[in-house]
Amino acid sequence: MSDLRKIVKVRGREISGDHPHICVPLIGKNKLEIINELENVKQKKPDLIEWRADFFEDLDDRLIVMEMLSEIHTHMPDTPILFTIRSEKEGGQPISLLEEEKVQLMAEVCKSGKIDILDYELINEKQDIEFLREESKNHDIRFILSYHNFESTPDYSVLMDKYKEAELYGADIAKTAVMSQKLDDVLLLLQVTHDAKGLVQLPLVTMSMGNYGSLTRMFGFVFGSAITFGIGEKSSAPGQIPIEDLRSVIEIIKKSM
Ligand SMILES: O=C1C[C@@](O)(C(=O)O)C[C@@H](O)[C@@H]1O
Repeated sequence: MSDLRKIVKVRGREISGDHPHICVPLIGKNKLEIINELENVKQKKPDLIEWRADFFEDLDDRLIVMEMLSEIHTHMPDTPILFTIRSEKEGGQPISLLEEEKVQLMAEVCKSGKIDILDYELINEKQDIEFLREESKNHDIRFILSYHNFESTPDYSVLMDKYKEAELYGADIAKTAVMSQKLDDVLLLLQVTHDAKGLVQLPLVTMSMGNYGSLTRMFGFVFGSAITFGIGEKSSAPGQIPIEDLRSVIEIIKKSM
């Protein structure tokens, strides 16, 4: 099957399975904890950092959020920032903001120019997805539409439909993170990732969570997953492995292929 995927760049670097980006999440609940994480993480030189802002206790204070983003940028000026407020429904932390306040905050974060990529979930309201797609585009921010399932791996067609839906919304990247209960789940995730190359045009980020799923974090790029999440300081999902290990495995695989 021929590869249809479009080229998407973040700060001039192509997001594709040929050069998988290693992304490290920051999950501190306040400024001090995040700065501690940053101090450790920056020595490990990830390709991307994800601020999982749903963990942040001052998420309802726009000014403090903006200050925190500037702080992250100051600590790691050369590393692109992915901004995520993961919803509780999809495995995130409980937050005090209503959905409309959260969407407004995300739009302001786009306007601030302090992030490079925004993540929002496909389960959200169509009008919110379309609004954030527009806002991110207007400010040259890449837009990820994502789907998470912390219980199981859904059927092949459910996963493939997520990528197609993200494409219809005009996302830049589609992402699915699903739990593996058995090795067959890993095979299914890799198969759908591989096949999607010929059916959707946008780059994919796919992973299985859990112990078996950690395999996909190491070699999912061979099948077309463009970003893999690893531990810099603390893990944000089951089955993530330390960035040092991820980097070594990826290098070995790339050398041997
Ligand atoms: O969506 C993802 C992927 C993830 O859930 C994982 O399984 O590595 C980790 C999250 O921090 C991130 O937002």
